[in-house]
Amino acid sequence: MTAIPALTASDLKYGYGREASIVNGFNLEVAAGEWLGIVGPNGSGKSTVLRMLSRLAAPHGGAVEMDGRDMAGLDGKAIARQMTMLTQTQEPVTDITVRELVRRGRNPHLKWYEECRGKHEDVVDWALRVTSMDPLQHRLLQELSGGERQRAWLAMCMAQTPKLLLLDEPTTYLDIAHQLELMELIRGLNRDQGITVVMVLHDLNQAARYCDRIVAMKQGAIVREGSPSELFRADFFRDVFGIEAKVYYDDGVPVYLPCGIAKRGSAAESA
Ligand SMILES: Nc1ncnc2c1ncn2[C@@H]1O[C@H](COP(=O)(O)OP(=O)(O)OP(=O)(O)O)[C@@H](O)[C@H]1O
Repeated sequence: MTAIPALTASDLKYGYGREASIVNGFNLEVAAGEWLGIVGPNGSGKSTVLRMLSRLAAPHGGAVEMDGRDMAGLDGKAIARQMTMLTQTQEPVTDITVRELVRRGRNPHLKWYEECRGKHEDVVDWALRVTSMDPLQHRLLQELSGGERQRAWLAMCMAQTPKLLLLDEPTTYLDIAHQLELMELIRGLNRDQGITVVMVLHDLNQAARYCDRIVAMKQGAIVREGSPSELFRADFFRDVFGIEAKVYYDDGVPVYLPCGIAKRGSAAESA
């Protein structure tokens, strides 16, 4: 029997205002336990797709299934018990403490009359600890740096104890040590707890190091797909990103070095 994918997107379509066709015919299957990276140039539709996968945006066409069930028919709390998404920019909540924010992650697991206590507080402690936010837990969000605030939101996502974690460029505001810490944390969750990860990333070397599979988007559709070593070839960088690049291997992991903008008339413009 074939395993049911954790997430399936079938023929997704989306547009904004007069731009009616930002995403047109997007298809994707994410296996349970997989770490999938979505890459692509600015404006290629990565965030729009991620918003549809998490039901933050309703597709204008097509469907998203979670564990084989159409997400359009599921209530928000049921989805939030299974899936969480860390977006690029968060809602402007500032006048609560980090701990209070992280407690919100338990809401999908609480009955309407229940308070966040006992085992739920244990999960809050765990989420603060694994994101290194415990020393800052009593600080107000407005007193944090951009990177610390990002980690506070990640701690809230962790407190949801999701099976599926969607992240939109989660390392953008983080210094390099915290970037690696976050990627290692997610690797631990992915490997030890089998959490499925879908992550939009601009850092292609990080994508190669951590993702099992990468899909590359251009103009609202997937144009390349494969393991990092299958994808990392000169023509991939030329066609998708319009750059010339050299690829090296470090411990079996491909690493690219950008060498310049691809010449006009090269494959970049025909892809
Ligand atoms: N709220 C909006 N209103 C109008 N157009 C939008 C809106 N949000 C995104 N777009 C447009 O939709 C297209 C896809 O945007 P999206 O944010 O999904 O791309 P992206 O691949 O995530 O980009 P980036 O790498 O820059 O974050 C872009 O052309 C963008 O200008």
